[in-house]
Amino acid sequence: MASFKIEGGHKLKGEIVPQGAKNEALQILCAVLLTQETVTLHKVPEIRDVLKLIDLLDAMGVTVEKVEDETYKFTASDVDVAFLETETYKKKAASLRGSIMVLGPLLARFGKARMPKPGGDKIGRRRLDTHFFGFSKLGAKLEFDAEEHFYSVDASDLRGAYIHLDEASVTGTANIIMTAVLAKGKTTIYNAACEPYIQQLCKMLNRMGANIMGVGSNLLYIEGVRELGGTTHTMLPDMIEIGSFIGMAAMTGSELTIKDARVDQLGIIPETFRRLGIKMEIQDDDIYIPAQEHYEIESFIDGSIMTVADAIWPGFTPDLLSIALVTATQAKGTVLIHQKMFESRLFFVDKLIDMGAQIILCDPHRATVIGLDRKFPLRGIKMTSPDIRAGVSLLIAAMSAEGTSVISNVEQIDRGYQRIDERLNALGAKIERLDD
Ligand SMILES: CC(=O)N[C@H]1[C@@H](OP(=O)(O)OP(=O)(O)OC[C@H]2O[C@@H](n3ccc(=O)[nH]c3=O)[C@H](O)[C@@H]2O)O[C@H](CO)[C@@H](O)[C@@H]1O
Ligand SMILES: C=C(OP(=O)(O)O)C(=O)O
Repeated sequence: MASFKIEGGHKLKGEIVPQGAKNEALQILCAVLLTQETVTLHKVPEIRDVLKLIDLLDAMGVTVEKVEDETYKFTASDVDVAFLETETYKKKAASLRGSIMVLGPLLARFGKARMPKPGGDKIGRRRLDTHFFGFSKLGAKLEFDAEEHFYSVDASDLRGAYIHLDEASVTGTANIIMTAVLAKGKTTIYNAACEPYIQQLCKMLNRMGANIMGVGSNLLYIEGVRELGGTTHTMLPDMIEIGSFIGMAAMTGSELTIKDARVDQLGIIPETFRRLGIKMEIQDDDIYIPAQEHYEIESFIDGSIMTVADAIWPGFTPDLLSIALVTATQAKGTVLIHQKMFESRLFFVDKLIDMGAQIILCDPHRATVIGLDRKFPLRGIKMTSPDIRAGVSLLIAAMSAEGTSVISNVEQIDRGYQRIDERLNALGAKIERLDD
């Protein structure tokens, strides 16, 4: 397990370019399986989860060509379906969550898909019912081996259907879309997830020859086609990384410009950080955050304590709640952080409390943060990164703290943030990577 040794108290200054979006790239990479023609992808983030998925595609027989940094070509003309039954496949597919989205394309193109229990963050229950509900509506049969935790889906004749999802699952929606584009006839998906990454997937599939209508809404109409062709696609900047940089700038009192942020695709993210008191200016497509000694959390109009809660898009993403929480620890005022989707994502606050933050964990879903308004700095400590976003929140806390901190298990952070230590050190941070 690698660690970061962080010397706190150094302000950052300069410009940072966000990486391509992790959760978009995971969908888009799976979609290359839908065609035998070449798909060229730009702004592929070279992070742990994405590299693992590329490795999985390669092992399945997809031809992978790295053209230059962050640009790859994929040709899935010779996929080895028998590989899905092997132990190597099980091991590789189980190592990340994004691999779940190979199911839809494999089912659509080869009538057969297999999946072990996927990896990803341990942040509470992460059921997959929505995915299989959609597949079965389209005519697939599911077999679940409970002992091996292995899912098998097979279909000889996929047909369009009306599908009303019980929850707007992001990866579930992506999987069902990727199956329906090659099913015969018309599919309607209601209560579909509709974040920009799903929109990007739909736009790419339409460029490949699919016929998806309603893109951007939670009601999608898909007219199945016989086959799809190649295309070129560029990932959006990672909105979770952008939110992380906004919180980091505020906590460390730094002046930071986040370049080419595609502000039009960030939804309610900038406004949510603004309500925590963080000043920012949109300059063309850059976000400029001035150095701020103090920032004050708003109250609701009636004077009651503000709540920041997650919700499906266009609400505030659950992946930024940990960042909002850590950012509030040095604000002036109080905020209730309400993590509605996941049960086990707030336990990391214990570490922030050890560092001197004032937080009351009300229950697994809710934490009240009483901002210190920089009257006392956090203190550096030793800690472990429990999940990707908690890991970055702890990194932000450590960068703002007095003294030195060590965060172990930074592989969690590397899952989703590209060379984060190097990029932040270039702006003035003092982060040393210790490999053991
Ligand atoms: C690889 C990938 O893209 N991962 C993202 C994806 O995971 P993933 O697609 O696995 O997450 P889902 O959207 O399926 O669900 C996330 C959680 O929210 C709950 N839920 C979901 C929808 C809903 O209407 N009501 C509800 O309660 C689910 O039960 C689950 O516990 O979306 C999550 C929610 O944005 C993000 O945290 C993950 O980073
Ligand atoms: C929860 C996340 O990722 P995953 O779904 O890959 O575990 C995340 O990106 O915050």
